[in-house]
Amino acid sequence: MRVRGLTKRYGDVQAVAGIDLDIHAGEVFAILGPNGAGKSTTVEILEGHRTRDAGEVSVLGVDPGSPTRAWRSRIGIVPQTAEDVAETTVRETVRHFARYYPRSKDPDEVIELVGLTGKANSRIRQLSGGQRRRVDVALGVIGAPDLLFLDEPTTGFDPEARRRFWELIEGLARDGTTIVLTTHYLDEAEALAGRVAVVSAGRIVAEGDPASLGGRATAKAVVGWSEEGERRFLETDTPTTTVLELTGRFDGEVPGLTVTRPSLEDVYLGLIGTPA
Ligand SMILES: Nc1ncnc2c1ncn2[C@@H]1O[C@H](COP(=O)(O)OP(=O)(O)OP(=O)(O)O)[C@@H](O)[C@H]1O
Repeated sequence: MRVRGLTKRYGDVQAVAGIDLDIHAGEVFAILGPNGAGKSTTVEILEGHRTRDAGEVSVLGVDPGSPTRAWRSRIGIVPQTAEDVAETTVRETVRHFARYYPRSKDPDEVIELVGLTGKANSRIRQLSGGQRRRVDVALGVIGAPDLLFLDEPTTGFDPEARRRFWELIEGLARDGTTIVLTTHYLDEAEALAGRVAVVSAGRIVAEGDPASLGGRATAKAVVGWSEEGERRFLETDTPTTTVLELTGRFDGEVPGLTVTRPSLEDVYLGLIGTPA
């Protein structure tokens, strides 16, 4: 996927102000950013669901401004708000959607993948919010897409469902599906994405792998330990040396030893200009 100089304005609001992106086949790529940053607008343009004002966009070799049926069948979408077919059951709904795709997955396997086997015969109307969201995910993957867009997929999930969802995404990525994810959960981006882009006011303000984004990997470390009944902390460029010194001083295990660097959240809040 290649994007150059993408812009989109709604009246007075410049929602996307010149975005360049390269997302490679088989990669899990996360787009982070505060509310209103332009993430959904960008993703909807890539999905062929929204027109752009300017810029070049190529997704699976096709301009999403002129989508073809064959191209659509290679793309899976989990939108931010999905219209659920409330009166049908989970199994009926997933089976129904499977018919739209030339090489769909087995509906019962997909229901199992999203952890809804026990609810397969329940009407979607009767499901909880998090369970409905899992139906949305099932409908996004039923067509065995080459490229999957997930817009805040785990909103409303309990922690266990999120972990299950992460495993599902990791499995799809292992099978070669390219995944573009927007999320407000930084731990989710860190767990899943090989690369992330931080969008603020319609522009990309940082891009890279989550472990080194914004100089994280080379930032000073904080070594913490317990001594004389209190916590001590030392900020240092050479934490290994500090730990070795402490090991000598304590003659073995250092009580309560911790070594930390800025979290992805610290770096993210710095990038979007919110005081941490
Ligand atoms: N259909 C629309 N008409 C007018 N303005 C819009 C429309 N869609 C989005 N906007 C505006 O464009 C800007 C970017 O919105 P967008 O939905 O792309 O942000 P986002 O990063 O996805 O936010 P969130 O995290 O809240 O989903 C916002 O200021 C929003 O109010």
